[in-house]
Amino acid sequence: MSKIIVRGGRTLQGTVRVHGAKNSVLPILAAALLAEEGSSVIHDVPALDDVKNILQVLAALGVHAQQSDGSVRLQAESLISYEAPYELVRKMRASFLVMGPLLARLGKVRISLPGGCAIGTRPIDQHLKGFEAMGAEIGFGQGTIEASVNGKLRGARIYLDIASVGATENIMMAAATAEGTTIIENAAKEPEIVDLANFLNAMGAIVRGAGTGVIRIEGVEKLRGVEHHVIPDRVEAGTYMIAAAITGGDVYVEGAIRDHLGPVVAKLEEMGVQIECEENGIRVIAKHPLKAVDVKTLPYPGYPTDMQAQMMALLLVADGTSIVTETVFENRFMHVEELVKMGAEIKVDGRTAIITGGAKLSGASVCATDLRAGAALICAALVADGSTEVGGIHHIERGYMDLVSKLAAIGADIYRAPSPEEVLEEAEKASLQPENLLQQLEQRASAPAEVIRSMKVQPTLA
Ligand SMILES: CC(=O)N[C@H]1[C@@H](OP(=O)(O)OP(=O)(O)OC[C@H]2O[C@@H](n3ccc(=O)[nH]c3=O)[C@H](O)[C@@H]2O)O[C@H](CO)[C@@H](O)[C@@H]1O
Ligand SMILES: C=C(OP(=O)(O)O)C(=O)O
Repeated sequence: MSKIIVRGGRTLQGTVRVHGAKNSVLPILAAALLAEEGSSVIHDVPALDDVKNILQVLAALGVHAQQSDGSVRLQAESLISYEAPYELVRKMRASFLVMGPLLARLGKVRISLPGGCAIGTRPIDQHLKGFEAMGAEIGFGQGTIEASVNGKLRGARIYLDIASVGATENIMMAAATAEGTTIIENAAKEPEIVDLANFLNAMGAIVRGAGTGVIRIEGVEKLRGVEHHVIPDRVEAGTYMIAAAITGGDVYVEGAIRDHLGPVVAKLEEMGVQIECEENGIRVIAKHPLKAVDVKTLPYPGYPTDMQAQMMALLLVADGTSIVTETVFENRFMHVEELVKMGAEIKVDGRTAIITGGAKLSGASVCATDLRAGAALICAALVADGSTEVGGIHHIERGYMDLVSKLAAIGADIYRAPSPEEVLEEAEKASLQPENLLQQLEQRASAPAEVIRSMKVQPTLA
């Protein structure tokens, strides 16, 4: 198993640059399915496993994609399938976002039920309610959903019981070329919704009100491919802000947008962290001790659930007791058990966690149970005594591009130790003996040899 190894105790200093937002690029790539003519060119596309995965889904549907240097050109003029393959959809929930565009383009779609994941059951009833209101007939097979519409989707007034990000996006995409007007009430207001609406509007759609609770979409005949730059990732930015604060560091997070990070900035300031917002980024300067604060996750513009685990890690070094309440997902405290292994004092009662700051953190062998849980473990490891080995890093690599090299560049003592399988695979690709590849990895400082060897690569190679 590959691992990230962190030796705690370094103060982070310098500049770290944020990539394009995972949660924007995934719906935008799905929306590229709607372009009946021309190519879409998407810029600032992060090299993430989730992006690779949605591009594979699009390829199976007949979209030609060419990637170069952080951009992707997509040609979706002739689709060849209405079926999103099970083995790809099951890997990533966001692949469900192709349902709206496929219904709009082909009037038909077959897709696996995305199922739950570590953070909660994550139903899709609000997506389906929207499609049904627009005239789609929905049937359930063995683990699959099949939907079709007689003719074109029709505009409708849709009230979401929950301001779901994914349902708002899926319905917006389906409505873009529907007959008549669609109104989404209690729509999600996240910046990623606005980014998607901007992309759709550039393609020729008429979407108004994105970023507010009511979105109005006038259906148009067809959409064309256009160029688009994805917004910076506010969760990645927030994670580096917390990494800086936890180490008592001074870090400029280039690309971070203050308006997208309001509640994170507010909570850091309440704790006593100095925040300087500049035109193209945010500087975080922290001097310990920090004050304990209470945090409650809410849909945007409330405090983001995707920043809850990292904030909990920061509260471990604050003076006093903090309370964190998770209201968006029912099971998003999986990181607690792992943080406790590192010496954290946290008690969970239902959707509330009580954190007693100031406990001494020590390096341990821990496992990322989901993406942001993994980020929280890395943050805690930065200040723990000794060495922490974080497993389950495929979760982290789903959402953080170059996390290890970015943190190393601002002073963290952090390495990615590849799994024996990865070493063998890479050696084969490069036509190298595994031993020589190990030497190269060491030279690249991706992991010191003792770390690689301690991971039992050696016996596998023998
Ligand atoms: C790819 C992407 O953008 N992922 C983000 C998106 O996920 P996602 O779009 O899946 O999250 P939603 O906003 O849909 O989910 C919010 C809540 O609504 C519930 N729900 C959702 C849909 C539905 O039909 N029925 C229902 O009950 C969910 O179980 C959850 O409790 O928003 C979440 C909430 O900010 C973030 O944590 C994820 O990082
Ligand atoms: C929960 C997240 O993502 P996803 O919806 O892709 O699982 C996240 O980004 O923290």
